[in-house]
Amino acid sequence: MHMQSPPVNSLSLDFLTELCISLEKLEMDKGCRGLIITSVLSNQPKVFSAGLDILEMYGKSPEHCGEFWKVVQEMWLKFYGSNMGSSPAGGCLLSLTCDYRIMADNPRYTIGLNETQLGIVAPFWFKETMVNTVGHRNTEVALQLGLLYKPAEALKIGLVDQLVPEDQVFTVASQTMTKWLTIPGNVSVITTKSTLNLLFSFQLWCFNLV
Ligand SMILES: CCC/C=C/C(=O)SCCNC(=O)CCNC(=O)[C@H](O)C(C)(C)COP(=O)([O-])OP(=O)([O-])OC[C@H]1O[C@@H](n2cnc3c(N)ncnc32)[C@H](O)[C@@H]1OP(=O)([O-])[O-]
Repeated sequence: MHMQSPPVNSLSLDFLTELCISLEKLEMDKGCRGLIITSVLSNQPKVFSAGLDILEMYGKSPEHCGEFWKVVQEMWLKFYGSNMGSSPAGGCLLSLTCDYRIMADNPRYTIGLNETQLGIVAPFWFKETMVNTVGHRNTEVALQLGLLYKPAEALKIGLVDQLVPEDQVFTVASQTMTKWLTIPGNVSVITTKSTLNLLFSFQLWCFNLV
């Protein structure tokens, strides 16, 4: 899936809605067993996603905000695989929801949950997804300081799984996907993935009841 929402693939309500509809269609497609998500911005190929569209969080009606947050949670529930350049905040969440993260090895790119740097709080499901990926202590430091990690640092704490030269990101992502798809039986993989996310999905469901 190619993301192309200039200038920086910020995650607006419209963009996220389209993303979730596309994912639902793929889920229903029995021929689809995996997804590589990447950015193909013509003017900005180096940005994976700038995160949530800040303009969606300011001066909007409560109804609009409700719709926006619902679709942000939908996005968390659905993802599978990724490759990327810069991924701050919601862009980092988008990649954290994937099973495997391949990042272009260029020190100009960064990834992380930098919400505190913006004076906002990363919602609990952002935080939990980070804890599940890099552990509690790394998350504690990263979220309080709103750290954005360069590729080598991100690899060191396990925020990304692999660094590759910029021009090889998609090739390596395709090779990795091919390897993952050699695991026999969709059902065992899907059930394992659901089990890993079970507690967290339940927490999110309870959160929405409150
Ligand atoms: C509370 C819940 C948790 C919150 C989660 C979040 O995700 S919060 C989000 C946290 N996200 C961040 O903190 C990301 C902040 N952004 C960045 O770090 C950088 O923009 C970059 C690294 C993504 C690209 O760097 P670069 O030098 O290649 O590009 P550039 O910097 O020149 O930007 C180009 C244009 O895009 C615009 N725009 C950018 N981001 C957003 C956005 N999120 N939204 C809307 N617009 C955005 C920017 O204003 C500019 O518009 P202009 O002036 O042309 O009309």
